[in-house]
Amino acid sequence: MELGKLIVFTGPSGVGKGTLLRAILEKYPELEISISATTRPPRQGEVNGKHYYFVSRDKFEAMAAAGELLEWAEYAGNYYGTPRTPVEEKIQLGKFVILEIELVGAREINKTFPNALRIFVLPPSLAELERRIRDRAQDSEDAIARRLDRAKIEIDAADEFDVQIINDDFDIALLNLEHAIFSPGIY
Ligand SMILES: Nc1ncnc2c1ncn2[C@@H]1O[C@H](COP(=O)(O)OP(=O)(O)OP(=O)(O)O)[C@@H](O)[C@H]1O
Ligand SMILES: Nc1nc2c(ncn2[C@@H]2O[C@H](COP(=O)(O)O)[C@@H](O)[C@H]2O)c(=O)[nH]1
Repeated sequence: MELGKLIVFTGPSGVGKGTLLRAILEKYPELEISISATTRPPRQGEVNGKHYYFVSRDKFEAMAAAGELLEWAEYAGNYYGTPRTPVEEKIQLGKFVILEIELVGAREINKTFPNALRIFVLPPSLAELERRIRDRAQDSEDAIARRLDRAKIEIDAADEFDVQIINDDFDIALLNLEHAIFSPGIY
């Protein structure tokens, strides 16, 4: 079915995935970022249908059971999943579609889209990752602890991905992301 390109964008919570994607979208507005469904409550400023589709657990489970999700996973106590139809339609139209998803979902996508470009974003250190999560001031102490535990497992899996980008200097990381998406041959 491949006409466009599916790009899986993974990395521990707080590493800067969302910030990098917002920046690359500004430069390349033709890129498509998939909007996930989640049972997590919205953070301050998050808008339903723009940042996520915020749904109940019952609704999420019904979507998964009906095969409406391309992949899904439980992460830090909430469900997250990629609505299937918009992604498949955009790929059919030749678009580049980016999924910002965690490790379990990324592995699931390997099975359905083996040709997807898989990018992993790394922090310069775990201490800096924790600083970024805390500075964001959006998560409870319990959520921060769960995210940091999960971060170690995810970082250990970075080599499974086609490209690894260290998000230390933001502009360099952005340049590397741009190269990975548009000049994949150089990696
Ligand atoms: N290169 C960088 N240097 C310093 N701070 C950064 C850098 N990149 C991003 N940040 C900051 O780190 C924080 C976390 O970034 P962001 O929310 O984009 O992470 P994320 O990976 O999308 O997290 P999540 O998966 O939890 O949504 C933000 O406050 C952001 O401004
Ligand atoms: N497997 C999936 N993971 C997803 C999806 N949408 C987001 N995510 C990942 O969840 C964590 C936590 O996100 P947060 O917004 O609560 O900080 C993060 O790693 C996201 O990349 C999805 O559809 N499927």
